[in-house]
Amino acid sequence: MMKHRLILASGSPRRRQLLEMLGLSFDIIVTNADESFEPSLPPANIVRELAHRKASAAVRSITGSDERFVVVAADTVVVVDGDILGKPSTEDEAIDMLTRLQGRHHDVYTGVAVYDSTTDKTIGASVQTRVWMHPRAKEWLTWYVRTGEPMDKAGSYAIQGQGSLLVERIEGDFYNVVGLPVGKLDEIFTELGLSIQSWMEA
Ligand SMILES: Cc1cn([C@H]2C[C@H](O)[C@@H](COP(=O)(O)OP(=O)(O)OP(=O)(O)O)O2)c(=O)[nH]c1=O
Repeated sequence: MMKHRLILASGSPRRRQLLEMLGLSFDIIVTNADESFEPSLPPANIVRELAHRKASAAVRSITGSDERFVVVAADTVVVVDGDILGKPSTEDEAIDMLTRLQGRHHDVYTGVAVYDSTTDKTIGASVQTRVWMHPRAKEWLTWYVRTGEPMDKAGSYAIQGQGSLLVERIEGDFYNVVGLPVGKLDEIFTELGLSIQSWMEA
């Protein structure tokens, strides 16, 4: 199977770390895709569309080179009572989000898009994981927000960090909550006729 360049279209250190965890060799392109969306659409469609936009923006920035490449992009949101929570803009907003999320369950949706320049084809998917959180007092949430960890995370927590202290249980893919459902990614590669193993370092 022909090996081409693998590109992660993401500025998220978590997504980079997940591809590193798999032992893949890849490059990073950080794009400036429009991340606005129509909040009345189903969240699964929103994250798929945003992942698609990030992948397309990366593809546009590479086009012109005659080298073959594959682009991976993703987008993560938290959904509670039908409201979509992205990354908080301020510490107060982070505290408000966590106040809503504590003591109950919510859903995390990650959309992923994979583009292959050989076929000029993109396949997208979205994955949902349900997360149940312990109840926590305002003081605890304020402490957590002050750690700084929530500020660049959808829903204002990191399941893979000190935010793990909030988590009672999950149903679904843990890696989807961190920002990239790697099992689904492997399936998409297969659907595109690609083998993810071909990017694994020997
Ligand atoms: C819920 C949750 C989200 N997150 C992160 C994953 C994503 O990086 C971020 C959601 O923001 P995104 O807009 O999906 O991604 P990003 O802006 O960080 O990076 P890029 O668009 O360049 O790919 O929240 C965690 O790290 N842990 C968690 O538990």
